[in-house]
Amino acid sequence: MALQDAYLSHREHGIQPDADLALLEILTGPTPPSKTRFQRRDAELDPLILAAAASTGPHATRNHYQHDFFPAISFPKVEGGFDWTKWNGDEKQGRRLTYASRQAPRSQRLRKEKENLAVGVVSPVRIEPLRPTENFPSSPLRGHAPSTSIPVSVSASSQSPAGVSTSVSSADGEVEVKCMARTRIPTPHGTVFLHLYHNTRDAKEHLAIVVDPAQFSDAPAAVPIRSRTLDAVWNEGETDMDRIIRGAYTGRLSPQSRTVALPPAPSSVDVATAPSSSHDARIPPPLVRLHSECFTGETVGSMRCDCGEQLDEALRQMAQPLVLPDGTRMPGRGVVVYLRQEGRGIGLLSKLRAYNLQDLGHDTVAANLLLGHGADERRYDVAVAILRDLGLGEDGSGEGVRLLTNNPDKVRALEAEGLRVVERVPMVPRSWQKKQRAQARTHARPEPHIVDPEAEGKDDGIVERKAGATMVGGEAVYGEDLDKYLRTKVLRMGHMLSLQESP
Ligand SMILES: Nc1nc2c(ncn2[C@@H]2O[C@H](COP(=O)(O)OP(=O)(O)OP(=O)(O)O)[C@@H](O)[C@H]2O)c(=O)[nH]1
Repeated sequence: MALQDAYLSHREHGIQPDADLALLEILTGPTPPSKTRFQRRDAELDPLILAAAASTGPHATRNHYQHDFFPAISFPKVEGGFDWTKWNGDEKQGRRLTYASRQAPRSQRLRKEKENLAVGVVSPVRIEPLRPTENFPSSPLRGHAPSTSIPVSVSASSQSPAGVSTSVSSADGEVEVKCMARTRIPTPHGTVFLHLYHNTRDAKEHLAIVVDPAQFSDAPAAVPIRSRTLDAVWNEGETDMDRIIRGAYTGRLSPQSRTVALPPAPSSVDVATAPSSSHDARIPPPLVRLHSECFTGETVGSMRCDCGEQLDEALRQMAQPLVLPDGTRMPGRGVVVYLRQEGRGIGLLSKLRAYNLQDLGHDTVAANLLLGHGADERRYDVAVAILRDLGLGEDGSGEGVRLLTNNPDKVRALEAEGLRVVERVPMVPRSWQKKQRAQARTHARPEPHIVDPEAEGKDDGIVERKAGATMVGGEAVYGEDLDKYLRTKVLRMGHMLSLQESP
């Protein structure tokens, strides 16, 4: 609506926003139209900036936030801008106006800033989005303390400057990961093992949440999902307590634990290429989710997105017991790789600004573009290295993964890195699942994509779950903002999900 109002108001002043907005749509739409026709436009303008300015006024874009591109009637004479006093009111003349910035030339502004500084006046701070490399110039593995850096028990091909690591090569070079700690976390979905990783790509602490409760029991089990870099011997003098503290033990710790049961050490072999134990073909490959950090959705409980719900739903699905063809039940298993790429990689600061643009009527894709970012700036090479480290690459047990996602980029990214995706499991929003269940009950049709044998026969498999104290363990999320966000993912980002009517 805001955009339409802007159209009308600018058309009144002889400006042609339609052409620019049509171009914006073409530039940001999912697929370019086969026949592109642009309306004639007189002014030389960046359409993204024009669209941003048309709907938001000044301060809309990263690089132009101090400009005002619309000559305002209420300011008849403006320094550096169009001289309205010379306009004779002729519409035609008005139509040919260029969009002048009211910002003074840079040389003048710098001079002014110097003068201000000299008299102690502080200039407004210019805020640029931070890039990870600028934030943390040195990588944690490269500059790591030598206590864990003596390479023992691994071959040269898998050595990193910090000692043991698992590596993945990509277009931007090799990325190496090393699991620094693993610990047991009881959750509303049962016990998980949280793994913290360092890597050579960035200074973020990416995580793996491993669901594999069979590691605690004598139940029939698949190959345990364990980190090779964590389990490797890090240095000759390392003690049992060193291993206990970082989590390189098997079984469960107790106040009496002073020695550890060691995992079968990947000693004297290359940790990056050693096959794990052989895999039982009856057991389905683990469910894997590549989850990107979302402070607003996971911590604040934002209902603009379904990220918190997705994290919870992923853990819930992974924790569901597996039923083998012969009827044997075994504990569920899976891995959530929790990547610290907030806001689809643009960072929290830009995401918060993007939300303001979204409140002005832009969708999640356009808002990113208007801020000078890509629609999605994430990458998954660290995730692949982590999955390999957990033995889920083709060099591990060879079972591959079942990937829980609707995002085709994630499937492509894993496959491009050589990780076998044997199945894509859709991540259906809970409110949509509920609706599908209700429809299925009405039409008595099976729902093949719902991976929840426990829920069968129950009135509703979602709301009956026990609630947790945190966002994990919460119930289905639904709201107007979320509905718009989900639709944009399907319509603009190619997500593989059938659109639903609002519940
Ligand atoms: N820039 C931006 N990022 C958002 C917005 N809403 C959520 N996010 C981020 O999107 C990411 C969540 O996406 P994911 O759940 O990993 O995955 P996806 O690409 O949506 O695909 P699925 O695997 O199908 O869920 C997190 O980093 C969120 O912070 C938004 O409106 N703008």
